[in-house]
Amino acid sequence: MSDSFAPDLLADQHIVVTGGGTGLGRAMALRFADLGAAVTINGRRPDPLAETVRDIEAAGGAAEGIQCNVRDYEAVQAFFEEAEDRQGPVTRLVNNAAANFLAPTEDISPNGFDAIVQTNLYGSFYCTQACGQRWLERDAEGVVLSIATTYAETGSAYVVPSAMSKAGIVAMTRSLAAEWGSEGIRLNAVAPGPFPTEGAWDRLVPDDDLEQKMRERVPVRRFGEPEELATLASFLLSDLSAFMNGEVVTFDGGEALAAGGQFNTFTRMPRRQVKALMEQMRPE
Ligand SMILES: CCCCCCCCCCC/C=C/C(=O)SCCNC(=O)CCNC(=O)[C@H](O)C(C)(C)COP(=O)(O)OP(=O)(O)OC[C@H]1O[C@@H](n2cnc3c(N)ncnc32)[C@H](O)[C@@H]1OP(=O)(O)O
Ligand SMILES: NC(=O)C1=CN([C@@H]2O[C@H](COP(=O)(O)OP(=O)(O)OC[C@H]3O[C@@H](n4cnc5c(N)ncnc54)[C@H](OP(=O)(O)O)[C@@H]3O)[C@@H](O)[C@H]2O)C=CC1
Repeated sequence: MSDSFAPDLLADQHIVVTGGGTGLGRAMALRFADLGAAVTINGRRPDPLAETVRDIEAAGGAAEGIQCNVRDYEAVQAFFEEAEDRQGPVTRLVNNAAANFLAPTEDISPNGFDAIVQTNLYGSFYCTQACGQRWLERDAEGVVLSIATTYAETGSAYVVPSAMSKAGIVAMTRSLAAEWGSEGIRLNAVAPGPFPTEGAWDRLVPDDDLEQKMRERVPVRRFGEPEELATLASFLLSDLSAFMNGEVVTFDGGEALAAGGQFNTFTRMPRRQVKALMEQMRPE
């Protein structure tokens, strides 16, 4: 994708992308490497990591993939040791790894709840703390970007553990923006709307009909493209956004806002029909 960033926008950065082997994490890792960063990605499965590293290297970038389950505190500690041994001090972190499934809340088992909350909330905390400890100790600046979701603000039916944990990530972002800002550490989040990745769609989109209805809910009438998110993330990790701290950037084609306005439903009718309806309501 062409954009107007300087080609060395992220040179001299070592960026960790959790869950960077697939979906949005992969798109971000590819773009960061293209903009000059050394990238380390993690995840539980080796194959997606190897494939993404191979693709980054084939494009001339620098990348390492290290297996890690972010639910496991000790594994996260070992991951950062290994990442820094391989590519030097980590300077940026993207908390992207996540777990989710659709389920009626009354049917979720303790293990199911843990699988989601430990991945999203605990995993993001473990990684953020590991980076913060290093940066504070070294008196180094740093940036954390966390991938939230629009329903972190509103809540959503049938994804309650995900909504709870993403809301916690937003709270962590805002809290640490205040606590660590004076030390040169910035934290922001992105709240994406729907982006058709295999990981999300396999678990969250029951059929084509619901997918089409979901598309119609988005004012711009399309889903996001992973490369668009990667562009925003590149800006947020770079010094171009140096004054931005504690923000949650909604990136959803207007979907969340449109869900809130009572009369937005008219936008799903032909405009001519809407105008006729409104015309007939005008006083004589
Ligand atoms: C209608 C159109 C909608 C359009 C969509 C728009 C998108 C909106 C925005 C969405 C915002 C957020 C999106 C995302 O986060 S997408 C990321 C999705 N990616 C992943 O989830 C990747 C990682 N996921 C996993 O690894 C697995 O899915 C899992 C979370 C299940 C964890 O796997 P693991 O192997 O660690 O664990 P188990 O398989 O052993 O399962 C653990 C317990 O969880 C229970 N479980 C699993 N699946 C379900 C289910 N579908 N319903 C209920 N319970 C489930 C499982 O039974 C285990 O519990 P028990 O041991 O008690 O049986
Ligand atoms: N796609 C969408 O519409 C939206 C996505 N998001 C967010 O975007 C991010 C990326 O999602 P997306 O790319 O769509 O989905 P993916 O399923 O492709 O990405 C999730 C990644 O996280 C990794 N992961 C899961 N559990 C763990 C774990 N315990 N330890 C380490 N890595 C783990 C997975 O790899 P592995 O299984 O190998 O561990 C996978 O690479 C997530 O934070 C998601 O909540 C937010 C809003 C909308």
